[in-house]
Amino acid sequence: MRRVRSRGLWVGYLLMVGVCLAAFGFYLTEARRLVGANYTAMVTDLVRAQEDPDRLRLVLDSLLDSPDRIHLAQLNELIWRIPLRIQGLRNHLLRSDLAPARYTPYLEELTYVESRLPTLEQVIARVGIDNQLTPEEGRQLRELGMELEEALAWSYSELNELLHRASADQRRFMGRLTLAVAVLLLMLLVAIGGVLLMLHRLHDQRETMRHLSLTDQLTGLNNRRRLLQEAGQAFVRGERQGTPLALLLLDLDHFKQINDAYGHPLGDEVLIRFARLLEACARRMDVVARMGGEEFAILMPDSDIAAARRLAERILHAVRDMPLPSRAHAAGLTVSIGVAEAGENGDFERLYAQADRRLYRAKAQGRDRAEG
Ligand SMILES: Nc1nc2c(ncn2[C@@H]2O[C@H](COP(=O)(O)OP(=O)(O)OP(=O)(O)O)[C@@H](O)[C@H]2O)c(=O)[nH]1
Repeated sequence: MRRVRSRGLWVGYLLMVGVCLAAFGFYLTEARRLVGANYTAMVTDLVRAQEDPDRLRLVLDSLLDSPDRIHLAQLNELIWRIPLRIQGLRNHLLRSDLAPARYTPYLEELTYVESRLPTLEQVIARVGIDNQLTPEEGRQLRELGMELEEALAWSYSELNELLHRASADQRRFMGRLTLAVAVLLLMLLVAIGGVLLMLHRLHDQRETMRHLSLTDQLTGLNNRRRLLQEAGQAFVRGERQGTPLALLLLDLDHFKQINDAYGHPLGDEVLIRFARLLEACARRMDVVARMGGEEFAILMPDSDIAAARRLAERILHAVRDMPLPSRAHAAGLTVSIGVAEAGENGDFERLYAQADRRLYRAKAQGRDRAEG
């Protein structure tokens, strides 16, 4: 259950990494789109407008050469178009995030151009009456044309420069912002990953502690506490399902002599071998435990006394044939066993006491036997 929860945490974390990456991808795309969009329209209009001063000079030159209807019409069209372009640029600039101080001088110059256009209009209106240019009108047209062309060319070129600089600043800023967002995101993911890793380690440590607290250190078998836990659950299951439950209590015979004759470490080795033998003889569903010293127990769920006796007999034979560590080769090892089955409405204490009494009887009757 806990493993599932821990796996769920990791799956959740990976999902979050995915969501963060998707969000970051979306942010990058949007940032690129917005950075480009803000100035692109303005630059496009400005590039178009920059054609106007050249066109004005060309048309005026042609008009001064031959003041015919075509050139007059071209000039009229320019006089109509130039204010529209200026107004368009003015709107763009006022809506932009540029500081007004940066573009105001150029806008003022363009406003001046707008204010001079009616004068130009009046002069060509006079010319249009008879398609004739007096020397005075010619001089006026030339001077006014040059003045407007220079003012337009200068303003547009300075604005163009300004937009390029602003666009470059914006790109640099977005670059830094993107880097900051990426670093923050990474830090967030690393921090969350670290916390998850810590939780995972804590969980593992708790599992290890729990395992150790329920395990006999020498043999690796379940300890008394674990057997009691398992017995409690087995009684509940047995009662619910109406199945029998048996217990074997096993005590090595004259184990003290082995310790005394060959030393405590060899005695430990014998205990470990005996533990492995019990595990080999019992079923997977049986709970094999070391109760302490040289006393062991096997809890047999779903088993009656006959099955427990059969297991006890198998163990008696196996122990007699169990090879002992080389120095104790000559010594024989036997075990006494008390066998009991839980009665109706019984509890583990009663079952244990009965098995213990029978173990005592087996000892009293000469050892190397099972009673029950
Ligand atoms: N090597 C080793 N010996 C242990 C351990 N725990 C208990 N013993 C020894 O087990 C022996 C038990 O001795 P007794 O209670 O007299 O029992 P016994 O000699 O087996 O005699 P019976 O049970 O009457 O057949 C003692 O010598 C304990 O020191 C252990 O973890 N390792």
